[in-house]
Amino acid sequence: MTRPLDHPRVAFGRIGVLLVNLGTPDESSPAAVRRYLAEFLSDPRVVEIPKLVWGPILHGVILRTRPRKSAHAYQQVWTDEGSPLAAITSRQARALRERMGDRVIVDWAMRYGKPAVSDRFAALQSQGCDRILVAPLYPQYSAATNASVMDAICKALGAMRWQPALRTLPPYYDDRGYIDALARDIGSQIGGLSFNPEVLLLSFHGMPERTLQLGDPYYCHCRKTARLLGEALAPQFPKLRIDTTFQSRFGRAKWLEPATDITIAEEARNGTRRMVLAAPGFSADCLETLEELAIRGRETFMEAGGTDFATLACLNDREPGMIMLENLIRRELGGWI
Ligand SMILES: C=CC1=C(C)c2cc3[nH]c(cc4nc(cc5[nH]c(cc1n2)c(C)c5CCC(=O)O)C(CCC(=O)O)=C4C)c(C)c3C=C
Ligand SMILES: [Fe+2]
Ligand SMILES: [Fe+2]
Repeated sequence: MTRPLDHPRVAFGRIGVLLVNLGTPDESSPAAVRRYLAEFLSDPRVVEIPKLVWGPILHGVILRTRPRKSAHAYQQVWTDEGSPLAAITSRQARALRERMGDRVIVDWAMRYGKPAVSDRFAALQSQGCDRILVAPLYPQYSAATNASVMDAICKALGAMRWQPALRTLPPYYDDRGYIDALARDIGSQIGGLSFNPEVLLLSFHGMPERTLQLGDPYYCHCRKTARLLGEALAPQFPKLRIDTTFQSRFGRAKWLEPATDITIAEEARNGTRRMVLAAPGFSADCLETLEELAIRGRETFMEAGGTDFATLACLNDREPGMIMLENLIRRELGGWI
């Protein structure tokens, strides 16, 4: 009788969920910010300029000047747990783990910096996950964010013999659970303010306008989120004016408009005195919400004549956001659990 061949122990039969967000530096020093920016801005999904043209600009200009400026911004929002984006994403993963129980292994990763997508994806596989749901935490799809995450996953798959079955969380910009979570959370935060805002700006991260002509659905996703959210908030705040803007312009190309910073100044100059900002496209507070909106946005508004200003927190790991995330994840795991 021939004995079957043996092989090393291989774990299998588990289900994994990998939450992924953009990425952030390890430290707020100019050197660490430079490492992060070099990785981020070398991604052809993020800067769609031919490498021969972009390479000299990135290394000759951007990486010589921007790290110091950005490090200064990071230093203003840095916490005892490190970068807010990483700390909050880690807490979201922990909260989701508690909600999902033992049937799934929940982990988190950053597309740029650490923990790296390739490392955490491989770690799930080596713990026996032969079915993995990758969940980029971007409600609105863009090639710069969602497609870039999948590029990194595909690269990791390339190094695997026994590849796991793969699912990805679709963009959820118009999902009822997402809109309801935002409406409830924004509504209760506005209710807790010490002033009555005249206008609510919904600020989304910007993108080069050209990406819209190239077929990126990002702009339309943002507009639809804003419309649905406006409709959901209207019964509670019938007099509140709601406007949509795009922030964080980078480089010389034309970006999506209207720009958040310009709109903030114009509103104040045109007589608006009380303004509130929310950033529904960000799953977690980060440099873009805590520094660009909450600090610089306030300065812009006050200098232009405003009197009351607040930037609302993102959904982060609080109850409305976690209920939404658990429901999205459970739905996408249908048939697996
Ligand atoms: C070409 C430049 C950029 C594109 C395109 C872009 C798209 C994009 N970004 C986010 C989300 C985040 N971006 C964040 C920081 C950040 N973004 C850019 C540039 C582009 N983003 C830079 C250079 C930086 C770093 C900071 C700086 O130097 O200004 C962050 C915050 C990261 C953190 O550490 O807190 C997020 C989140 C989305 C959703 C998006 C496209 C839709
Ligand atoms: Fe960005
Ligand atoms: Fe459209």
